[in-house]
Amino acid sequence: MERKRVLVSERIAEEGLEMLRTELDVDFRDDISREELLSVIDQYDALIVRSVTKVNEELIKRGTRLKVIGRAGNGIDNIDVDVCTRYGIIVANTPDSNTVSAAEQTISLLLSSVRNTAWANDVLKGGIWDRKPFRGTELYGKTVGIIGLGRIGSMVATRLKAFNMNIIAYDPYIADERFERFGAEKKNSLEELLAEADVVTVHTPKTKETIHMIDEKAIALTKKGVILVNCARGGIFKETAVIEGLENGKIANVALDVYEKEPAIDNPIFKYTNVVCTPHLGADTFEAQKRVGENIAEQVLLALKGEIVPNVVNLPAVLPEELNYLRPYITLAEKMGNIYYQIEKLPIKRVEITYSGPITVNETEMLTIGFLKGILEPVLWEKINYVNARLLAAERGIKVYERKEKQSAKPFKNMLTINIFSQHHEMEISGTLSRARNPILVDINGYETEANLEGYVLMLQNEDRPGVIGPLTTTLGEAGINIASMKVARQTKGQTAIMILNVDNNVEEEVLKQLEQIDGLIGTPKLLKF
Ligand SMILES: NC(=O)c1ccc[n+]([C@@H]2O[C@H](COP(=O)([O-])OP(=O)(O)OC[C@H]3O[C@@H](n4cnc5c(N)ncnc54)[C@H](O)[C@@H]3O)[C@@H](O)[C@H]2O)c1
Ligand SMILES: O=C(O)[C@H](O)COP(=O)(O)O
Repeated sequence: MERKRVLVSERIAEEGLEMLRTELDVDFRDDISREELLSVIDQYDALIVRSVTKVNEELIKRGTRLKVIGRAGNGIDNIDVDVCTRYGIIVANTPDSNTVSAAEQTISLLLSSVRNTAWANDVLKGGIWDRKPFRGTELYGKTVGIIGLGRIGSMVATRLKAFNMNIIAYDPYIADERFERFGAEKKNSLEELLAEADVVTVHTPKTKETIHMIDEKAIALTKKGVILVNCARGGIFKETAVIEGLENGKIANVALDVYEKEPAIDNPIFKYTNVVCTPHLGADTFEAQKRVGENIAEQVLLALKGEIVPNVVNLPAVLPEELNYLRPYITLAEKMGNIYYQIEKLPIKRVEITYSGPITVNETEMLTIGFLKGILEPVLWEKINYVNARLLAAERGIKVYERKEKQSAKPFKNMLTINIFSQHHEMEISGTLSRARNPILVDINGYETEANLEGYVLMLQNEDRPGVIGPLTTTLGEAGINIASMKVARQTKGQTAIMILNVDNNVEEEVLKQLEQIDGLIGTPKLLKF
């Protein structure tokens, strides 16, 4: 089979490239121009970027083969995630891989800033021994205002606590418990934080709300001699306002890793000796880049195999431990979805999914998405994935309803019961996990059964009387088909029963026709493949 192709348009660690090369054709092109990128993107199944490559609609439209965009890093403001979702393209990033490095860079910039380290270094190396201009400020006992107490903001908080700083934070989107956990005093407004902080450091994403969050108005509210740090995203600080604050003496020091325009070359802020600057190096440590490279390679490989990818940005957020627990249930939901169009050819109007048992305390949205992916797979094949499953189901007029019941009614701890409605017909299937955590079907249209949802599954209806099963097993045996397991189920003695068999081999059309001829079998046998 032809190997899939990935284009890596920015530098990632060699370890990551090596992992990709084990399964894919890899083009590492960190010198690629925008023009060339646009003209070759249709040859690739995956694209790996960092913060420079703009993944916008123009690029996505041309990337007709693209299945996944891997962001080797954290921030995704260079990627139009909504457009990717519309085109069914997975966007995955590595949010936890470089947070320590970014937090340490924040501390490094802050210390360098309050002690004039970078400026003193330049002067000394320029041949001048002078100590007077560089008298600094201690962090001890000062107040730091952290805006955004997420992954990096909270790491900055715990590290600055060790400097005996008083920590205050503003983040309207997190629970009070998080402020307590990181020893930060909660501020209910940005204004309050700005009025009290000696140091202001931002750790939010770049959003409509945070662009130019630190502007003239915000700076006017700060203490005279405030120190400002931005190791998050360019644009959160309005640079013209910061320059004004430097000029009029309101701001004592500024530390920047990120800029409104990157690469930043002739930025007017560079001329100030009390501004310390690095060229977006927050994530640039050997450790972080190794983690980022390996992590993104792993996710891109999973995405190209149609498997569950841990850090998909355009899917519900699930913690890694929770995802590990849910993964076999997502597979179960997906395989249950696979059943319908292998049996029926009637368009679906509505599905009702009931989750029962302790699983209901979890984020079940991923299971619903898995089910929809499974149901549409026989129809849409490679076009469907976890990202676009809900969208494509909605486009096909399938309405989805979900319900949670804390207690499972059946003798299974956790169970999924799914009712699928077409115009005049309903199918009900229930599934759970076996002791080995493999997906099993336990009920179909009210018949209690037990079938492993893997390999080949043969489904038949029969009259509940002697002399039917024998010819069936003989026919299969004569065709060289081994029966791995078999369950016969009935609702009323002597009426219609069903048989579900796990078989080790494919059952050819010819054999299915022979089975159809057996006296006592009803209708056409169905062979399901998982
Ligand atoms: N300099 C670098 O190289 C580098 C490296 C890694 C990450 N980053 C950037 O650092 C920033 C933080 O990353 P993270 O992993 O901690 O993100 P995160 O999502 O874990 O945390 C962000 C926090 O900001 C809060 N927030 C959002 N909008 C806010 C607002 N208007 N006001 C106050 N708080 C708000 C959120 O509630 C969240 O708690 C991002 O911008 C990321 O891109 C930069
Ligand atoms: O968001 C991030 O991960 C950092 O800003 C690092 O970006 P980079 O991968 O371009 O260094």
